[in-house]
Amino acid sequence: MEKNINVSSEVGRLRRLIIHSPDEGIGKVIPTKAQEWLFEDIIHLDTMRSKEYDLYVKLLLYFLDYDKIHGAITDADHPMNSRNYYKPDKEEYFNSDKVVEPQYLLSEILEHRDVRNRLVASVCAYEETSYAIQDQLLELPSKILSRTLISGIMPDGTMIFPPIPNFIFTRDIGIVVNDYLLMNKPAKAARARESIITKYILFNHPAFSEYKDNIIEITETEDFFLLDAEEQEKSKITMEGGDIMTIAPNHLLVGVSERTTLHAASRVVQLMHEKGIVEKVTVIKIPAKRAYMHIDTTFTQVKRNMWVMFGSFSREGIKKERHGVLESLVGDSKNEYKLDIKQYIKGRDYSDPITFEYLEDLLDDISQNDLKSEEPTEFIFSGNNEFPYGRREQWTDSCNVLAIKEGVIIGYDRNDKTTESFRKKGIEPITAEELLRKFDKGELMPDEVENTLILLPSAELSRARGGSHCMSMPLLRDSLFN
Ligand SMILES: NC(=[NH2+])NCCC[C@H](N)C(=O)O
Repeated sequence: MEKNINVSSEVGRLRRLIIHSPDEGIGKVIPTKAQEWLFEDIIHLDTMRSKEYDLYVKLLLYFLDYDKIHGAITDADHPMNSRNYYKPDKEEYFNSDKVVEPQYLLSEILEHRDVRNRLVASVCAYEETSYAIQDQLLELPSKILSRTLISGIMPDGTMIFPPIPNFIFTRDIGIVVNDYLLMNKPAKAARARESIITKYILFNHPAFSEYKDNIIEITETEDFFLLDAEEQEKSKITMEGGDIMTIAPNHLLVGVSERTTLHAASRVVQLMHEKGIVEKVTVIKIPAKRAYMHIDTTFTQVKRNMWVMFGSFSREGIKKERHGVLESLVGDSKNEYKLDIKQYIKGRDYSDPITFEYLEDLLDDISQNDLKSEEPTEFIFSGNNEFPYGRREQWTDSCNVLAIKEGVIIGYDRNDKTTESFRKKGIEPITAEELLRKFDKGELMPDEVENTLILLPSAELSRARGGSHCMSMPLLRDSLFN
């Protein structure tokens, strides 16, 4: 039987994924709420959609669902058609089962009375909505209700609860590990409703029905409830998908970061082993800082033997920090860039994990041993490691790329120094507009694209503090070992 959920690497040919197009809630963010809602700024919604995100959707459709999009663009983008092709509540919506939109899946499950009642009650309880509003919501048509539950905005324009502007970062709501679905437990209140909605979709939509027993929810244990508030703060479990990478069929990476706690990581290690999902789990501790909230903001994979990473976390970067007398007096343990990397193998004593001194050592081991690369491992550094571009470009997601297949990746157009480094390693940049033009004209077929960095316009998108890796939750990738 054909599988519809399976991910066993970061770079195998992408076949299905979940993405969410920026909804009207994003256009309601105001400056005083931006930080709490995890945006660095307010954005211009029309630009973000029609000049940036829609291009991402078109690229994905071309690569994953060619017949849906080929020949459809002129109509889809005609100003008279109000972008309805991209809107899940409209007749003209592209409705692909390869490029999947949670708002659409949600509208489908809301057709069932029982699911509708339970979900509306859960959301209203969480958002402390009045009973009267709850009743009004229950009467809305499913497509409208779905839109409202996500955006927080009623059809008459009233805001009934806050938006969830980060829902575009579908990576964070959960991760597919082989044929299991690991649900997140968000660290930030601003992302809680995303998680409630996702849970209902995964447990109730027929697309996931065969995988119901494979959904893993991580919850607190009973001891936790009796801890005092301070202890609870220290030992709570939060985990977001940007910190989890299914890097090889038998190997999972787990970041410990601003968003994913040590307690969460240790539970993931145990669960993976108990359920026999993967044998190797590597935990990578990065500094708990806003600038690198998840590990996927500091490195992602380009192909079997190629990675893009934040230079400050590299061997060179760390050695540079060590040079002075002051640094030597302070010592490595105080060097915030010195990552702590521990690998746990099923059956091996947990008190004796394998350690890696530098991130490159781990990534090289993955390329050579897990993924059987026949070529040396290569690294591309954010901003070409030039001062101060490494940090500038990491902030605008130079290290956060989505691989369509080995060597073909989508990144942002604004990270010029990183782009230049890609070019030097044989990954040629092309703008999304230009590539789409070639696809539209039939000058190039998506499957013919090799060794390419596709540059997505990003003036607005990058203000939301996430890149294409964050904006994707892969459901199905081809295996790298066929
Ligand atoms: N996987 C990621 N790196 N996601 C980025 C999420 C960005 C989002 N604004 C947040 O702070 O939550």
